Amino acid sequence: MKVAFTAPMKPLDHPVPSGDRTMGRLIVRALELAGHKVEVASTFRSWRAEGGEDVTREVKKLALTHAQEISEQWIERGDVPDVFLTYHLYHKAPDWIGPYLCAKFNIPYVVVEASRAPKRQSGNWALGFNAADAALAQADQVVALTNSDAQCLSQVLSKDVLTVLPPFLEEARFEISQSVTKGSADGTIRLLCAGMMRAGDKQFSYMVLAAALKQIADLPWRLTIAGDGPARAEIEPLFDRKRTEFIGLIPWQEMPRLYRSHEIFVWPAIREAFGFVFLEAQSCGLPVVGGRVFGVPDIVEEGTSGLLSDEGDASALAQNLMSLIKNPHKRENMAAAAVENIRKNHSLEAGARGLDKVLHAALERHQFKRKAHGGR
Ligand SMILES: CC(=O)N[C@H]1[C@@H](OP(=O)(O)OP(=O)(O)OC[C@H]2O[C@@H](n3ccc(=O)[nH]c3=O)[C@H](O)[C@@H]2O)O[C@H](CO)[C@@H](O)[C@@H]1O
Ligand SMILES: O=P([O-])([O-])O[C@@H]1[C@@H](O)[C@H](O)[C@@H](O)[C@H](O)[C@@H]1O
Repeated sequence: MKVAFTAPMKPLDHPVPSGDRTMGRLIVRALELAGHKVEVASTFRSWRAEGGEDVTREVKKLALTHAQEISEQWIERGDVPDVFLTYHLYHKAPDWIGPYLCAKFNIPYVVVEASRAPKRQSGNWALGFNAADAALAQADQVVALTNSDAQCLSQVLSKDVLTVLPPFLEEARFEISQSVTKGSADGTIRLLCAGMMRAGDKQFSYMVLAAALKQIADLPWRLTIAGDGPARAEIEPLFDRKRTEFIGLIPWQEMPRLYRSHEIFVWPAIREAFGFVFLEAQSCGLPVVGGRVFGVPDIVEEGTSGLLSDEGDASALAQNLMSLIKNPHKRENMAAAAVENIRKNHSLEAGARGLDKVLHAALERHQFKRKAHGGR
């Protein structure tokens, strides 16, 4: 099929790395692997940090003007895609372009990764929330990447429209390797964490991590922190500089090498949707220590490929780190299980199969709806 694609939260060519940029790119790769032809129909970004009626109305106006331009291009070239797919839809990043074009050209509409927080129904995000809901109502298929998202979405979507598809990655890029957990010559365990230094949830994760590490100061660890951002000046002083290395923003292509040169990946995951870094770390053969938050338990096999603790509980995070730092066998077993988890449950091939099914289901449902409305 010819698939028109857009990612209103963040276009795929955005310069700052993020989990949604990574996931968006992988969705395109998976669709191509399944034999579909993907065209980025729009790089329009509807995401705004702050809501409010005026802001949302303005974004909607810009989005619809842009949608009309795309429509004219499609008419002029005489070629209309078979399906429109929007990646990552929620109140801060609603989609007006997909729904407009799908209605105008009578093509199926698919949404991958939608989240829905009913508490945003009123207040500053109300217009964005309603626009996201309207898009969901029009969608022929919606994919949730986590069970937690699916649960919220099931309040407004029927079973035949909603699919849970575990997030996936391209193992070839991350070069699955079993040969980690060797430790450094002096027995120091190398911990890695990777998170952009944004104020809010990311900064809270850094605060919890720093508090946990203070509780295990007597153990032989060193920490590497990858990531950068506006909150760096507040984050750096939280950590013991003598045993922490801030390596700044690492280009995404270099992340595999970084994961593979460490023994344990740690991230408290405050309010993470699922944390793409947990997938990447596991695929590189690292056991992970993290927070039991939203979709994280979907992608980390708790007790098998990693250890999870309650959100924000620094002492429990410290205990989990301690048990892995002290126990090389446990690290080794979990490292092997991590690789296996990704191979079995989160491969690009599995993503390609899942998305292919979803596209066909969308087409079928759309045709059924057309017939039901007397069309052909
Ligand atoms: C707070 C929150 O809800 N975050 C979500 C957000 O991603 P968010 O960008 O916040 O976080 P993620 O951990 O998912 O992804 C970070 C990405 O940035 C890359 N990186 C990081 C540091 C660096 O120096 N260089 C670099 O390339 C990592 O390799 C990874 O690919 O959307 C993702 C997809 O829905 C979810 O998994 C996250 O849970
Ligand atoms: O926009 P924001 O408030 O920082 O947080 C967002 C969550 O509200 C949303 O549910 C999730 O899907 C996004 O990836 C992002 O994490």
